[in-house]
Amino acid sequence: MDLAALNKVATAMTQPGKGLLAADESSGTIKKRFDAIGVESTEENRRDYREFLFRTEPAMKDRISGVILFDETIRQKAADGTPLVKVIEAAGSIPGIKVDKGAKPLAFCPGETITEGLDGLRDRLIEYRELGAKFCKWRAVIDIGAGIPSHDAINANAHALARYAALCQEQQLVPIVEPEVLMDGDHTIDRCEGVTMWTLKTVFMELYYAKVQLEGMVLKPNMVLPGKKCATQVSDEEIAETTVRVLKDCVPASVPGIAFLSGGQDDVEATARLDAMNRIGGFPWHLSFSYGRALQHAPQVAWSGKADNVAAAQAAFSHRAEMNGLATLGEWTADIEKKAA
Ligand SMILES: O=P(O)(O)OC[C@H]1O[C@](O)(COP(=O)(O)O)[C@@H](O)[C@@H]1O
Repeated sequence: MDLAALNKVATAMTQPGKGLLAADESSGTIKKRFDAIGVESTEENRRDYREFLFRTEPAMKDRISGVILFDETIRQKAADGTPLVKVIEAAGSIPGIKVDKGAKPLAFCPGETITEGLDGLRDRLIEYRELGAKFCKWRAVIDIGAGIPSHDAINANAHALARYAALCQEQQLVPIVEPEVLMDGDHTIDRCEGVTMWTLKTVFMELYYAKVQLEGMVLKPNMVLPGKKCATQVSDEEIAETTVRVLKDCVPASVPGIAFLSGGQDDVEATARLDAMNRIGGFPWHLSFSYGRALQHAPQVAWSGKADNVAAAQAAFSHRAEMNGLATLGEWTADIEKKAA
């Protein structure tokens, strides 16, 4: 393993001013997104949609450090025959790949899941590296509810994340380690804080046991939020302060960068909260984004499957990428948001 090379990629992925585009929706998830805009989820529609995102200027060049792809997409060619991986590289962005096989029910733990995909992973990583991937992603899902999460769910998922991350580094690929504590439910921000802390502490312990080199990875956590159905919602500043407190307590300084997932937050809220954290500043790691919905919701609605709408959809994507890019610098404001819209 060449740790300096892994560190270079991880640092580039989370460089100030830029962040990751999570375009790795699995077949079921992209169908849900397309259903919402009345578009049939065919291979061609998925290709056309992702191709116009990857060809969006200036967003890709200026604000998107890397793109997480799904297995289908890393093998696809643009309409003119250029591999989509090359389209991403031509924009100066880094291609990566989601390698987990999804969250499946965890035995004897009702309502909880374990992310699968470790069997045969080494061989798949070798193939993805040959297809051009420089980094990988694996998402573990932790739900909060009555009596959950359980010790078993957190431990099993943390262990799987560590085994995945070690295999990635062995194969000279940067692992994005994503333990997502969901924001569904009616729990308070305090409960999310406790569960996120428990999860992150367990994940970093397992990463240590698995000999994962923290300089060569990226963490993709949730922000610490009250559940969507919680009666007590809080300010963006409180979310930022709580999230920063948890990260400082749990994430070693040798991790080069942290790229948040959006998790179902409103687009502008996801930007405002990232900005609020970067305004606090003074961290050992760069705080960036790896958004799926918060970057793609606006372009999906603008596109709605019509070729005539592609320019408007690209403008919507550029806008969100620009706003989130500013948020990584603590330079976003509600005024800029409105003026630039
Ligand atoms: O389709 P899956 O595997 O459930 O993935 C869901 C999505 O969750 C993410 O990890 C985070 O996305 P969001 O920012 O929309 O929460 C994406 O990378 C991924 O596309």
